[in-house]
Amino acid sequence: MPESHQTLRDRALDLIDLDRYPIADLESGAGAVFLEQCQRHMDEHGWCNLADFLRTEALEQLNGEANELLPTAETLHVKRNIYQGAIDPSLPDDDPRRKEFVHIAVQLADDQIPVQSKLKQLYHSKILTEFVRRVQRKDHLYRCADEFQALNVVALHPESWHAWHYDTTECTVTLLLQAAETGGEFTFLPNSRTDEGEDHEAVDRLLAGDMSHAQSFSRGAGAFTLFRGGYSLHGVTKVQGAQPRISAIMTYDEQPNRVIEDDINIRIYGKRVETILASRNTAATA
Ligand SMILES: O=C(O)CCC(=O)C(=O)O
Ligand SMILES: [Fe+2]
Repeated sequence: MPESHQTLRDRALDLIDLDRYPIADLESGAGAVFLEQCQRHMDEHGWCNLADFLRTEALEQLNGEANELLPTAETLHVKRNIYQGAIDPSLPDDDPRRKEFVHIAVQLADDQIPVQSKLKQLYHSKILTEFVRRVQRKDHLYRCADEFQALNVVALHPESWHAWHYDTTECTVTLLLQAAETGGEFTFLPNSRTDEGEDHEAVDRLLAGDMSHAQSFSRGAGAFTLFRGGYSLHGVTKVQGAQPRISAIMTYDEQPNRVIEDDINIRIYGKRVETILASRNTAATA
């Protein structure tokens, strides 16, 4: 291969099990067949799960990075309703869809993950973004441009869950880096809302604790799961056992410069982000 190609090579490709998941060429041969399978699954079920997406050593490296960085992360007490704030004002006060849920997560925001990390190398891969775009059948799809939300690492310690919510960006990928010993199941209602409305019956059932109609499947470390997080109510059940469950959350949006409202970011990330934004606003008005 000429040297120019070597240097241009997308380094994330070294992390992915390309024999099993040939995402480097989606136009022909095995890649095209694979893409079609993913698209079909996404159309029929609203999600697409790729087990052992990373090569074994790569998964170890990424999980190693996450474990090294997590001691610098804050423990967030996130209190929010499922819409991350935006409640339909016509709902009665006691409606479950007004309810605020709290969960505790040790979480690294995008600005706390070094650019040179393999986690970011994977997320910043043009080829991977293109693969996600094609599976989600979008004309345009970009990595979220928000300085805090774009890529996150979320650790749920034993006894913690991740409260039910819709994401603020439409297309999300969750990559499990370290599975819980038991529990910690990613659970969701695929496409529970559209731009026109919401399946209130399904949503209320889940909010009342009935998971019998929700989607969940076994995911080992290395599982790469695509779904429409902005339109599919989701969360993670209580983690049990001795070790934390760690996942990388990669977010995408149809808008190239999508940033998230300050109040939503403050609600999620708390004081640290509030201070950053406040000092910036002070500097701007000084
Ligand atoms: O950890 C997961 O698998 C999902 C987390 C999630 O939904 C989020 O961070 O928005
Ligand atoms: Fe989410």
